[in-house]
Amino acid sequence: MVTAGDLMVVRPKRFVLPMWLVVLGLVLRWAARVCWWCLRHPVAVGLAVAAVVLYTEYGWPGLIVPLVLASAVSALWRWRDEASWWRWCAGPLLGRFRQVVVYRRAWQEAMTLCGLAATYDHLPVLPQLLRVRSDQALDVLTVRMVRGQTPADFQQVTANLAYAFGRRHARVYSERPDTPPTRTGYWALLLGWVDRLRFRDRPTLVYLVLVRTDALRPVVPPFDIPAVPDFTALPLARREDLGTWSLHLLATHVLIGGATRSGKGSVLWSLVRSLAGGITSGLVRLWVIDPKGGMEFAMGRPLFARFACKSFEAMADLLDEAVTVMRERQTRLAGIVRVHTPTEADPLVVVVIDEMAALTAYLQDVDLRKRIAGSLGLLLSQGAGVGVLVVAALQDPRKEVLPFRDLFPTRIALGLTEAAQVDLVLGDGARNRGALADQMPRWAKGVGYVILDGTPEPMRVRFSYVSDDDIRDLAQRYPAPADAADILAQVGRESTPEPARPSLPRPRRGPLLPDALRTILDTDQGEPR
Ligand SMILES: Nc1ncnc2c1ncn2[C@@H]1O[C@H](COP(=O)(O)OP(=O)(O)OP(=O)(O)O)[C@@H](O)[C@H]1O
Repeated sequence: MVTAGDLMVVRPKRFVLPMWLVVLGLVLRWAARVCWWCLRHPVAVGLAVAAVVLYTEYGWPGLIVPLVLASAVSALWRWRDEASWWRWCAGPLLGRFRQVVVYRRAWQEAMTLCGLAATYDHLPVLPQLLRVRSDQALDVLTVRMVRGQTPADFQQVTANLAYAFGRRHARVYSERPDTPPTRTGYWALLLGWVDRLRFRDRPTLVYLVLVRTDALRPVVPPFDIPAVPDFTALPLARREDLGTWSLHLLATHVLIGGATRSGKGSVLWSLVRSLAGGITSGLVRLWVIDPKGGMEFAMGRPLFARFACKSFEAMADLLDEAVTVMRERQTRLAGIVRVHTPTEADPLVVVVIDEMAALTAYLQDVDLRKRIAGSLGLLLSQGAGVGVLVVAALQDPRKEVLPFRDLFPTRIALGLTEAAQVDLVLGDGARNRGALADQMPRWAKGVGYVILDGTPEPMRVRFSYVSDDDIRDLAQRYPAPADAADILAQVGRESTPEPARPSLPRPRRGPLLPDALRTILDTDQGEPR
């Protein structure tokens, strides 16, 4: 039995610090923190020191005069060159201000409630907000992820993050959302090295873009018509950062998915408008199929080299002829170039189809439907390289409606009716990465998501609105040449003959024969063969 005398209480010896040492330690700790903060914020410290010096030397005028001067210079700068003012002055200042006042204050709560905080060794670990950069419309937050997180973790809660910071739209990028500038001139080499450092791959970071002011709310007026269209950059839409989104049309097919009345017409007409200069010069020919009886395109008839809107037979013929042009070019260009370059003699042929499902799914004549499907399949799989392109609009992107959806390399999603349709148009995972095309508000006609080359994250844009008057004006100023429809006359032109190939020496096969025996065999009764 254990008695009270058997128990022994062992207490560790307590080490009591003198009070002056505790106070000294705290003071030193705070002093170190202040010094560290000053080192990290040299601009703020410099300004504060300058303000104190000016105030002690000159009193209030010493503060007010520099402030007024700085404001005047800033206003002048903004008036002369607003872009550079935002880039070098207002953007960094506003970003810094919003970092401290908006994002840092809500950071811990937002990260925890959006499920991005982790626990390690019984301690909470949060993603780290490194920097905020603002421009007229966006805040770009550079965030260091917690070890073990990936950008996909942020992309899954994109909408939650937007609303956590009181915004409607956000986008998460795994790489810097801006592209490195093109440097020219004396300092180009040096600046190129700096850019390389700035834009180096940093897998520990993720970029959260929050839309502060929705630049896509106002209707976008039509863009200027380039005299010679640049097929690699046709200006069609406004981006969230107020930049212009341009379509790379060369060697690609474009699919536009959007519910009824979502603004597919504005995408197609913005494209036609950007090509108008080339239509008149003969650099590009538009072959248009409008199965809605011409409701969308009949107004622009003079712009089109070929137009079919009433008979499905005529639409099938048009597609067959496009295949014939493609075949002729393949024969002519094989072995010479890999990608066709449009010229006036050999123009780019763009087959524009409004409501493609009318040809592939809803057409009741089975034979005609099969014929159309065959031609479309050929054009989509082989036409891009030889400059016979398809641009098609569609309301319902399901596989049953459009079997060759995957043959369109470039896709645009306008407002859609179901969440699943977003991935059908833009590709798997696009909705998770922020393409909320099924949640378009009613005002967002012509607003859509596009996927840029080389980046998996979708971008939100608004296409320019081309009114009926603009279309009439376009048709009057940029009609297709009179002989535009006769491109098939070229088909008869002689194709390049097969290049002569020198015959290669045949390798010896079979058992090796002695030279003397081979000479006998190679001669016929003593005469060489
Ligand atoms: N970019 C735009 N900006 C502002 N309004 C637009 C834009 N595009 C279209 N709209 C408006 O939205 C409405 C529907 O446009 P549109 O007819 O182009 O849609 P749609 O998707 O082609 O429709 P449908 O499927 O019936 O052909 C029109 O009233 C038009 O004025």
